[in-house]
Amino acid sequence: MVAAVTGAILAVEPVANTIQPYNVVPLDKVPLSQTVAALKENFTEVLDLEITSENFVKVSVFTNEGESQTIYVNPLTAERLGEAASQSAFFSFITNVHRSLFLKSIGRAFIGVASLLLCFIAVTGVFLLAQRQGGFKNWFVKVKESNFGQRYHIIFGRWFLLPLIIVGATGVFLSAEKFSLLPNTSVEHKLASISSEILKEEQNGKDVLFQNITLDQVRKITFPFSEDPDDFYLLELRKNELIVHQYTGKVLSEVTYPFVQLASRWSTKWHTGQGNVLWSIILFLASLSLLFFIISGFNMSIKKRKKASQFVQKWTKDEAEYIVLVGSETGSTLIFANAFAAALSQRDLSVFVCNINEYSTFRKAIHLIVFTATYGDGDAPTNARKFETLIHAIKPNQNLKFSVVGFGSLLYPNYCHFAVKVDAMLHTHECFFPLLPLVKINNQSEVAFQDWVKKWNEITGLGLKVTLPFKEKKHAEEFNFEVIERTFLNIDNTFLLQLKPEKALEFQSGDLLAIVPPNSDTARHYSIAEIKGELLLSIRAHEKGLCSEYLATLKTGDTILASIEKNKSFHLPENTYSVFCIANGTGIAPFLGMFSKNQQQSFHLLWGGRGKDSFNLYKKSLGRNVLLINEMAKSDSALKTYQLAFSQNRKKTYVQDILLKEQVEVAKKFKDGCVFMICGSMAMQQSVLDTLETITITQLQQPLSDFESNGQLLMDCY
Ligand SMILES: Cc1cc2nc3c(=O)[nH]c(=O)nc-3n(C[C@H](O)[C@H](O)[C@H](O)COP(=O)(O)O)c2cc1C
Repeated sequence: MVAAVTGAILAVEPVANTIQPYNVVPLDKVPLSQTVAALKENFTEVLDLEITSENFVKVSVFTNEGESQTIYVNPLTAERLGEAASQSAFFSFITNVHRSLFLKSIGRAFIGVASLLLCFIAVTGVFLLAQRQGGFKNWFVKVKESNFGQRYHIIFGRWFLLPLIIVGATGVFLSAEKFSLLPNTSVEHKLASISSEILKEEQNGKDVLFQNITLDQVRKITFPFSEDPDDFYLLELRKNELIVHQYTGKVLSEVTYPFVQLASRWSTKWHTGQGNVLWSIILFLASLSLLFFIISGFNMSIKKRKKASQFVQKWTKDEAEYIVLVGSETGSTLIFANAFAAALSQRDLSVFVCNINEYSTFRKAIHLIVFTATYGDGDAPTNARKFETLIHAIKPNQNLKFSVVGFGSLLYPNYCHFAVKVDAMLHTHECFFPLLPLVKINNQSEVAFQDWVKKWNEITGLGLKVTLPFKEKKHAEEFNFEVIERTFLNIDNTFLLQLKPEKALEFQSGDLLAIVPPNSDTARHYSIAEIKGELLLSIRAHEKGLCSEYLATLKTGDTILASIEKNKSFHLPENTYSVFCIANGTGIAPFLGMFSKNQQQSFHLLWGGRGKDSFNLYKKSLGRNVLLINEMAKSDSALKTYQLAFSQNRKKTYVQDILLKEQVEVAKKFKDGCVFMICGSMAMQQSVLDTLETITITQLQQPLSDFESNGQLLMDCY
């Protein structure tokens, strides 16, 4: 971190230097002879001339007044441009910290090792990133991760990993050089004997040579110490070094720089950005990104460790009857697996949790439960890659019942693909018998997971209570809400509850109201319709529903205590002109609020319920200028329309049937950028998603995930 911060500061120095006004002529246009002649004319004595990395001409001279000066000059006229100051105290301090942390050799060694590790992490990072993105060809495709740390690890990584590899490698080189770990690179000249006799025709030899060297080839020139022919010019050029007779221009010795010295010069340039503003800016950004990588990487790795360390194994693999196999890359699937195992363990049922790659024989096992995520492009997570080989190689001691739960994300075209593969392999295996069909869980949905637990409980009769640790959210502040109206139960045991907050609160349709009923410590969540600053909830009274029963007894004027939870991912998108709402049952609630707004957006609602009477409850709240329409095509001409699907009519119809029937229109809406919002039961969501996927693939030859990652598919199901 210290090196990253100081590196970012030091990257500013070359920029500050380069913008000084000393670069007055292109150096490749200036012959050395001209500069040397001009210098000799303007100054009593010239000691040396140096071309800085910013292409400034810096000279050490004695002026006619006998004053010693180090200054920048115009190479054509030797006119003084400014004084050459040495590095500022501030940058010199920062450089020191950057190089050695003020710890001299120990610090230097430490920084050298850190550079080596940086190189290693950055190179492996390139491959990991390519793997995550589904190959190098997808290096720049849209990033789907929503977790902040992971998302920006990828976004910054694809821009800055390469510069960081260069920074790391050059840093290692420079450290190795300081510790003399590289071959000796000092240049040794073997001087031919210098004749003090100068022939007439040789008088101007030096000028001829200097005319052929332009300043861009020069790094440094040391002038002869005196007029004695024994003293010579030392020319340090880009690739070689010359010793030149000061009168005849004869090259008395020439040495080509060894590769290591050239490499060292390049390393300094690439590492510091000297003389190159663009590269300095890249180095600056790369240093800042490194800081981000360190902090977010550290944070993620701590989180992963925390996730991993929640379940303490009490039984060995050969003692346990329940085997939980986990395929997880970033650890969230492990949370579900551990919580499930903890619930079994609490009931004193012997359970063993392990990575899928640790699959083996399990002597007493009866149940195999596989929880697995999917990675890359529908591939196995790292700790599950060996499954295919193992399942064929290891024969179980006895028959086992199995259930597979796939964790994935609908943002990816191959949704839960690896879980599907595992499920298929177990199905075809002679020793495994399915207990439950495969269940896919989108975006680590707790609701979908608990739904699976319920099914698992029904079939095993175990009645497990699985508590997920990470869902213990901080309780939001509670406020009083006054009951304005409660409707009677309709034919579906459903009612509307209109509430008014006692003080002005900020919320909108799609947010959730969390209510903790009396005699309970768990909050229930209801989707809110916001209508003129008030809340409208649609509630189904369940027979043993503690909260819904409590709410069903409320009277006008009563107050309840509840808190509002923001649900940003289900807010009405502002930048779209057309919204298609799909709901069943009480899932209509947020849409009632959205329809009541006076926007210029076009709305179409497709609602599924038991029958016409079920819908009457909502009709009034939907608003007056909302038209019932039977074909989606017509919905384009009116701003607010709705369409109904009844499951208890003679001809049973579900929302997905209507979608399929009108698939051409639905596809057109997707293509035109319409946003689809789904609210209601998980079962409805699953069927609707399957149908929409079929439609986008057949009509538009695009997976649904393309539209989800575009923000055209929003869901809030329970
Ligand atoms: C790089 C990457 C690739 C993914 N690829 C897929 C995929 O192809 N299919 C899918 O359903 N989910 C995919 N996912 C989503 C994960 O499977 C999902 O977020 C899962 O809950 C992560 O579980 P874990 O934390 O246990 O690894 C991918 C996630 C990432 C980060």
